Amino acid sequence: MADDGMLLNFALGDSVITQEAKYKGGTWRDRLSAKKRSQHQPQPGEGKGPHQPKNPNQTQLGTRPAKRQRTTDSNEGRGGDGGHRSRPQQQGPRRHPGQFASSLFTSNPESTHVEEPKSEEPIQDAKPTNAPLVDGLDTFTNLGLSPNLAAHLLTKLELKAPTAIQKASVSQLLKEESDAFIQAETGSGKTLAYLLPLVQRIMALSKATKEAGVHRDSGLFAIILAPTLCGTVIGGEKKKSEKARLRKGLNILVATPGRLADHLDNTEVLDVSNVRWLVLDEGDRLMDLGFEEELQGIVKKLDARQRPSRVPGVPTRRTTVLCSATLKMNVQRLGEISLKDAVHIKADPTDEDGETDGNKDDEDSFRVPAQLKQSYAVVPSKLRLVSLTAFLKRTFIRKGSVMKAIVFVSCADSADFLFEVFSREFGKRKGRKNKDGNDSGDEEDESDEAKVLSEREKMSPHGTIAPATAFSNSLNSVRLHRLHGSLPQQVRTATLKSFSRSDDPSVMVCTDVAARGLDLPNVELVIEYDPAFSADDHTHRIGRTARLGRDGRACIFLQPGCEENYVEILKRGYRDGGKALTRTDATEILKRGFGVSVDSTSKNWEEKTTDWQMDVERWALDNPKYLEMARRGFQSHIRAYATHIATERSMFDIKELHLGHLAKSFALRDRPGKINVPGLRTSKEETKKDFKASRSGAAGQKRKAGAADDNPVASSTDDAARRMRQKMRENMAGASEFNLA
Ligand SMILES: Nc1ncnc2c1ncn2[C@@H]1O[C@H](COP(=O)(O)OP(=O)(O)OP(=O)(O)O)[C@@H](O)[C@H]1O
Repeated sequence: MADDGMLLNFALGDSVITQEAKYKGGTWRDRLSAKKRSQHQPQPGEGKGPHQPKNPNQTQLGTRPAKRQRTTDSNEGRGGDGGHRSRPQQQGPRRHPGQFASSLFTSNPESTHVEEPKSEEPIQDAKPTNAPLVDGLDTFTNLGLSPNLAAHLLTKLELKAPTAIQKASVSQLLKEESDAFIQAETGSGKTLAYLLPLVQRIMALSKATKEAGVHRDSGLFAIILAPTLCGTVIGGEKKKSEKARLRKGLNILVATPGRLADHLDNTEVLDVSNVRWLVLDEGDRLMDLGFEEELQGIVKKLDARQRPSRVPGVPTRRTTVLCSATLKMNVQRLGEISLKDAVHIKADPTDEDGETDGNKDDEDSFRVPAQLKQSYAVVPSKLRLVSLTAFLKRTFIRKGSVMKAIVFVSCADSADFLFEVFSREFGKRKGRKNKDGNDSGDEEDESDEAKVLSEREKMSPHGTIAPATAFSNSLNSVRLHRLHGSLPQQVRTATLKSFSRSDDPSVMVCTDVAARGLDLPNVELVIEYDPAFSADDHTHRIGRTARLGRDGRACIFLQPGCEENYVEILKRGYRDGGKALTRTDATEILKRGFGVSVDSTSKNWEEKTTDWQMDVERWALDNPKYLEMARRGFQSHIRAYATHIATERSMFDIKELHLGHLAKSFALRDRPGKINVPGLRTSKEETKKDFKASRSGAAGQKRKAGAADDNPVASSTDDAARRMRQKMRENMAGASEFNLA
């Protein structure tokens, strides 16, 4: 899905990677004129108008004072200017000629945003906005559900009272037959909001047909279309077995649009003449995944094939229900395609807190459960990896503090890389001296490694679950999971099941494959290590916590500079403009995570952080497999970064990234220019290509201002985003990947 950056194969502009191209070949005149041309090209950050501050996150090597080169032999881990104590010799690094380790704590950009002064008054905890209504007045039977169904909800699912959206939706859909658009925040029970009235209606048909009742072969009455399937219906199986099940007959069908469209065209036994309810679940997602055409076709076919039913009590017209947590343009478009004279069903705010704030028609607001506590961490790119580690160390410092946390990243390669980093053994290296100063020897190390690997294999035959060594301690051992769309479907299902059912504290590092529609118990913390590709995706990601009235926390990592403007988007989700939104920074996180450790207090937080970073860097250098993973993670991260939606790209501007610093957060010491990932053009080749292009441009080719090819990064980005959606669709559409049953 969104992660699968490996598909997004567009070139990164050279301006992003190299500061000064070295021109080789051609005559000296060619070289000189190319150099002059490049000197006259605007530098990143130029031409933005006088009021726009240059992003400090971007450093121009050309203007930076020359640094003394530090080799790993003598000064590894030492800050360039007044940095840190060098490591004791016995833990010293292996020689890697030409490798330089830069300090973590120098040349980091500062935050550009002045923090608003917080009000003196203590901020009250907000009342949950997606909880079941516990006033005793609102029961399922009071809403008109049959005692039978209400008893079933109570005894089988332990559901005592409806949520606000269920109250609004059940009362509306039971009494009227108009189309409806159900809009409610994440974790508010939207599924039952449409399912309960639908089931009750179909059960009522059973009473109407006294002699025989409704059987599976009485007809198909309802179709629920969802982007992914959480139940066992169609879309995840082989088409042949689906056809066999369709032949046996069914009353409610849950399907992905792609597969239903296919069956409507090719499966004769699929009779849709009795369909009287059509539900479009997760409408925004259906449209994001590009199902518009299929949905349009499905609606037309259902209209054309509808016939009067022989079953008494079946309504004459079809009711269509569209469901979404957000109301963005594409949802409105889906409404135009599928709904006629629809009522807009929203939770009544007075149900939750007895108060309205006079702003309830603002469609863009109130998308985040009010009790969800959000924070943002301003972390420069060099400190990202250590800050995430420190954050998780602190989170799991005590048993019972947090049970489950999800870490979202932008691409599968980053998820794989972090999984390996967090499950590795700290301080263990091939052929290195151990902590007592004795030579551990290669053989011993290898047998240790084999033991660890076999333990991991026992824990997870698929290699997606491992002990989280980086943030476990003697009092609290944490399990680590990884999940992304490049894993086979059965591996995803098994991993998710393990995370969902684990009684141990657990962390899942994943891509947006887990951002929507998943109802995972006890997720108390969501970390957006890489911000989501769109604000809507962000809403869904953080919606994995604070569900059904429960507490939850979410923290997003933002880099100093333009990314800090994202805070405005975070604020927009709240009724009160985000008064409770809190800010933290890398120093605070590192102090808390590395400074106060249950294991040792002998080193200060900067030294401990540096030790940890150096250890990861050496581990990557010592192991070609992990080095390759780090490089791939780095490359895919950059590609993914370029695919933020167009309206938010000014906050996630690839040209503002400092790639050298970013490399550090992937444990890489190489300059990005040296990173060669198979299948990608090297920067040298790119330089040549760009040089040729600029020569031919100089030879008279004129480009129109504003034409798409004037901005190769932008046009390739759109292309990449399109391909990414296509990949997501391939991954999601035909898969019952989250079938936890
Ligand atoms: N009235 C209720 N009382 C208690 N639990 C409920 C109630 N209604 C639904 N649930 C449970 O809440 C969980 C979340 O429901 P659901 O997945 O429908 O939420 P949602 O609004 O669709 O969330 P999202 O938008 O994130 O997909 C489910 O486990 C469901 O069983």
